[in-house]
Amino acid sequence: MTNGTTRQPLLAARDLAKAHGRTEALRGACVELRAGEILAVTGASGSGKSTLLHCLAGIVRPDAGSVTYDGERLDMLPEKRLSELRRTEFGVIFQFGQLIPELTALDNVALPLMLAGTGRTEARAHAEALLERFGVRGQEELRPGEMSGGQAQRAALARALVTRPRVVFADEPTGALDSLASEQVMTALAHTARESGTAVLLVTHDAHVAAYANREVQLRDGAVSKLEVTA
Ligand SMILES: Nc1ncnc2c1ncn2[C@@H]1O[C@H](COP(=O)(O)OP(=O)(O)OP(=O)(O)O)[C@@H](O)[C@H]1O
Repeated sequence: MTNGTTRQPLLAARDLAKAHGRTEALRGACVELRAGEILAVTGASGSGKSTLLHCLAGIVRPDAGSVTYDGERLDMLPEKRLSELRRTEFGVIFQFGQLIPELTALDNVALPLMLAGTGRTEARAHAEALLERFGVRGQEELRPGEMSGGQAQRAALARALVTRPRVVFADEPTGALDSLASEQVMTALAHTARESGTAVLLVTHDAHVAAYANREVQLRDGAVSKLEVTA
């Protein structure tokens, strides 16, 4: 099924509940994400932001409630279809980029394309163009440990975007960066969302980062407490 209109949410969570042992991380959280928008999820530490992101990205299954992606009940999909979706339609970026330390920046970015069946030469050419666009020029052959935090995170962003996902899940993507590097990562992410219609779910506790979003929802004790338009 396709989602040709931006009126219908591309991704929607309804009444999500999720417990980790005795801790109720989500208690009735509802959220909607539309194509092309950046939605910031903010809230105090422990309010359930990462758990919400994990449920929406199909990384963990909620205990109750529903997650609908492009008309499909994501929370009810078999694991095989879920992992295919995560590989082809979703991109993820976390606080520490999770680049593979043994691979160069270029090979890290090319890898998702190669896993999706693109030939090595073509994948590397595509990866190189994206790295250049994100200002990681001349660093392509460095390994993550040889790069600055900001460069490595921009490479991680390139890796998350190289397959042209419809949704990017970004969990504190600038949490380990100084303000200049944060700005560079967020500018690249916002530019891509605008240009390619990629929807971005952005978990952050940083108001400067949340300001890049079109909308913001604030979580409190596992549910949405505040919804506001920021742009
Ligand atoms: N794997 C887990 N096992 C046990 N408890 C967990 C687990 N993951 C999260 N929690 C707990 O669930 C609650 C919500 O955690 P979550 O990470 O979703 O919140 P958060 O808003 O993202 O927090 P932070 O801003 O500190 O990252 C917290 O009380 C946390 O300690």
